[in-house]
This record gives sequence, structure tokens and C-alpha cells, in this order.
Amino acid sequence: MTATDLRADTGPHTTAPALELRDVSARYGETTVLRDVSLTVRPGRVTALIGPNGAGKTTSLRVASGLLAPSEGQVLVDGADVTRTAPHRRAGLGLCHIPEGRGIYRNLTVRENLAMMASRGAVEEGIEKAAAAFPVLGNRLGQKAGTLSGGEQQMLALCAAHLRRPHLVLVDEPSLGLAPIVVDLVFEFLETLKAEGIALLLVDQYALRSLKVADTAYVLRRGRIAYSGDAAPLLDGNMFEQYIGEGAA
Ligand SMILES: Nc1ncnc2c1ncn2[C@@H]1O[C@H](COP(=O)(O)OP(=O)(O)OP(=O)(O)O)[C@@H](O)[C@H]1O
Repeated sequence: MTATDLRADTGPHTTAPALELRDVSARYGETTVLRDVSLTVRPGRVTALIGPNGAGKTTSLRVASGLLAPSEGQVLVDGADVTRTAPHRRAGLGLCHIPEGRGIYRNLTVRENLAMMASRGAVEEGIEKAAAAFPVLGNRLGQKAGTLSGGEQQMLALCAAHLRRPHLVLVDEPSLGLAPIVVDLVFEFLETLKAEGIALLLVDQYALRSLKVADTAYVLRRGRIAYSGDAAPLLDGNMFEQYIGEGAA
């Protein structure tokens, strides 16, 4: 049975997790960077993945979307084993990965990028949606994406989470390098996705803000899960300090 067939049986309307990493290990060459990582993203819920630089957050998202094959363990989308399913087929199952460092077509205009993200027949509606979320993009539809500021490029990349109509979005450092006012816009956008019932796996440098949006949280430390559970307890000062703050090394 293929992953597509399985989705028909255990699709997003069931209680199967939108995403599951089961005992995943991953390595680059000889270096193992993830060890026995298990995490679950529930349908319609926001899951924050937090940890210091180099802990393996980006690698976890890459394994989830299929950009990196795990050396051990399994990846499941809507309960279907997709460990050996190519990234574009996982996208077809409703998974949208927005990588750190944009993932947009720099030589295409903003309008053309949005048109590529939107489904056929829904381009104008998609552009309206994008401009409503990020008004600056609406004023720059004819501009080449590569000439946008870093923040504007980030906003454009995030539009994929709206326009591709995914039910699971993996978003890596959406607020990296952005001015505070744009960071506010990005978090408002993430709240909108949450309100629309999209499952989110969020990696962001602003741990506190991520935890406030999130239902569930995982803390990664040196490639291993150091905390898994509700996000709210980590907002407590002592817990935050123990798992995420300066003393969490
Ligand atoms: N392509 C690669 N080749 C070799 N090592 C890599 C590669 N990508 C990442 N690494 C290493 O894997 C480890 C985990 O990296 P990863 O990018 O997943 O961490 P991260 O938690 O996302 O860190 P950051 O917050 O700094 O982005 C790091 O030690 C990193 O140097």
C-alpha cells in the first residue's frame, strides 16, 4: 500500500497524528546529529521545537519533510509511514516545509511566486490572501523576489503555508533576522494558521513567543529530546531556566 493509499484510510480527519517521528536518528556523513528522537504533532495543534544552536532542530524538520533520510527510525504523516517517500510526494500529502533562508524563486516576481504556490484557479484569491496577511507584498507584486528585503522575502516564503493549502506546516526560523515589528506580523500569521486548524511544527529563536503559541513543546539538546510535553509548564520561570535558559547547557 502506498502512502497516498494509506492517507485515504487514515487521513487528517482521524485522530492519527499529523506528523510523527519515531525513534529517529540522523547523521551527516559519520557524524550523528539526532539520536532516538520521537515527536508527535497533533492535527490542528502547534508544536514548538526548541533548543540551542546546533541541537538538531533544522535536521529534524529535514527528516520530517524527506530532505534527509534518517539512519534509524520512522517518519509518519497522518499515520502512514512515509520514511521512504520522496519530499514532493510528502508535499502532495499536505505537508509544507518552509526552510530557513526562504525557499522562494528569486528571479520570479512576487506575483509569480505566489502564483506558483497557489492551486490552479485560485491564484487571484491567493494573492489577495497574501496581501491581506502581509500588505507590503501587495504593493510589490511586480518586483523580483530576489530584490525584496530579507523580511519581505521571509513573508513571501511564509505565504506558502496559506496558499498551498497544507494541513501540516514545518516552519524553520521564520523570524530570523527580522525587525521586531515584522516579527510581530510573522507571529500573527502563525496564529492565523493555527486558527485555520493547520498543524504546525515551529522552530524559532524566540522560545518564549513560540511557547505562547504552542500547545506542545519539545526541547532538543545535542540531538536528543530533553523535554516533551505541554508547552505551558515551560513558561514557568524555573522550568524555562532549567530547559531553555542560560543554565540549560
Ligand atoms: N549539511 C551538513 N553537513 C554536516 N553537518 C551538518 C550539516 N547540517 C548541519 N550539520 C550539523 O548538524 C548539527 C545540527 O544542526 P542543525 O542545523 O540541525 O541544528 P539547529 O538546532 O537547527 O541549529 P541552529 O539553531 O543553529 O540552526 C550541527 O552540529 C551542525 O553543524
